[in-house]
Amino acid sequence: MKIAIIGAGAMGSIYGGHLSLKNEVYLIDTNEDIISSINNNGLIIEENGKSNVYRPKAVTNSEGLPEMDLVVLFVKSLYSKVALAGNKNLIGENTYLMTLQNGSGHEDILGEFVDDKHIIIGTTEDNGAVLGVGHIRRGGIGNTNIGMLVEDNEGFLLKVKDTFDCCGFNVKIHDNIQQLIWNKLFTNVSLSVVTGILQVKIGYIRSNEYAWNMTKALIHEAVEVAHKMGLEADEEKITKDVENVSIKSPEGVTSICADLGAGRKTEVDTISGSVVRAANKVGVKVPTHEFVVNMVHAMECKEK
Ligand SMILES: NC(=O)C1=CN([C@@H]2O[C@H](COP(=O)(O)OP(=O)(O)OC[C@H]3O[C@@H](n4cnc5c(N)ncnc54)[C@H](OP(=O)(O)O)[C@@H]3O)[C@@H](O)[C@H]2O)C=CC1
Ligand SMILES: CC(C)(CO)C(=O)C(=O)O
Repeated sequence: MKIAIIGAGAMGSIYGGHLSLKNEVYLIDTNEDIISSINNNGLIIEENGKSNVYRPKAVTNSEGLPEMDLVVLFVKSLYSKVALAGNKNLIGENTYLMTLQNGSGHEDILGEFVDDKHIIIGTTEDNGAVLGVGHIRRGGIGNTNIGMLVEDNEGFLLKVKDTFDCCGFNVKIHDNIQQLIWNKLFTNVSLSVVTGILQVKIGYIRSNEYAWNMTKALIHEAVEVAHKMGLEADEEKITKDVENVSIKSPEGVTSICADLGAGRKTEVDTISGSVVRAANKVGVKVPTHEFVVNMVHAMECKEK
């Protein structure tokens, strides 16, 4: 398959590196240092206690590249639109666009570039981190959950599954992919965003009664929205799951916490902001989520 991955950070490199074993893969990133390092030294991924080197083609822009079968978006979501607009020439009539970015509602931006029949949305349970330029750690490995907004008449999801599974992924195809997306969203819109605002590690959430109260209030509002959207959401179970994340990974740092700590912009608009937009559509009040969106943006703008 001819695949372009936009964003050669932690996740783009993990998917791009592995997929390059059996596919024609182009890794696209605006960071010239990353691209020249991958082209000169290969893409180095620490995984399973080993250091493996992959050799995808790496470019700073898509000029001169052919139309792709699949374009996977792995930039932080605040750059999605600009990244797709800058690489429009990769997208032809038959090109599918896929996002596994955290948060929800990404289909709105993908829909500006292809029709609903060519949009694949989902989540990944894999995770990773950038260790250096062109040097990535593949952390936990889990399922890659994918689905479409409409019937998959062309059977493309099965092709994606075959292509990805033989390169070291574990793809699951879902009829109700929004359910999977919201299952993951509950943690990010509660625990993750509170760790960001407080600038604390994941363990603090359960060990501090006030942080835990805020987290539960955010879960409660998000569950009300999910119910109105017709999704399943068992508040007690979700609260227990989030509690377990805090207890089992006390030293973990969420990406929203890391972004704010490093003075970077965050993905809050497609995380908490997506709950606010969904709430407005279904007529539920979510004042706590509105508050945290403003709080995170206010923190992004603080002078360093
Ligand atoms: N990391 C993880 O464990 C997980 C992340 N995700 C999701 O995956 C997505 C990517 O995350 P992650 O890999 O951590 O992010 P990274 O910041 O590591 O990687 C993103 C890369 O995209 C580059 N980039 C920014 N703008 C453009 C552009 N216009 N064109 C091309 N490249 C661009 C960035 O360059 P620069 O740094 O110079 O801006 C960076 O190299 C996010 O939506 C995240 O929520 C999902 C599950 C787990
Ligand atoms: C909660 C966590 C750490 C789970 O991987 C996450 O997705 C994040 O906020 O970065």
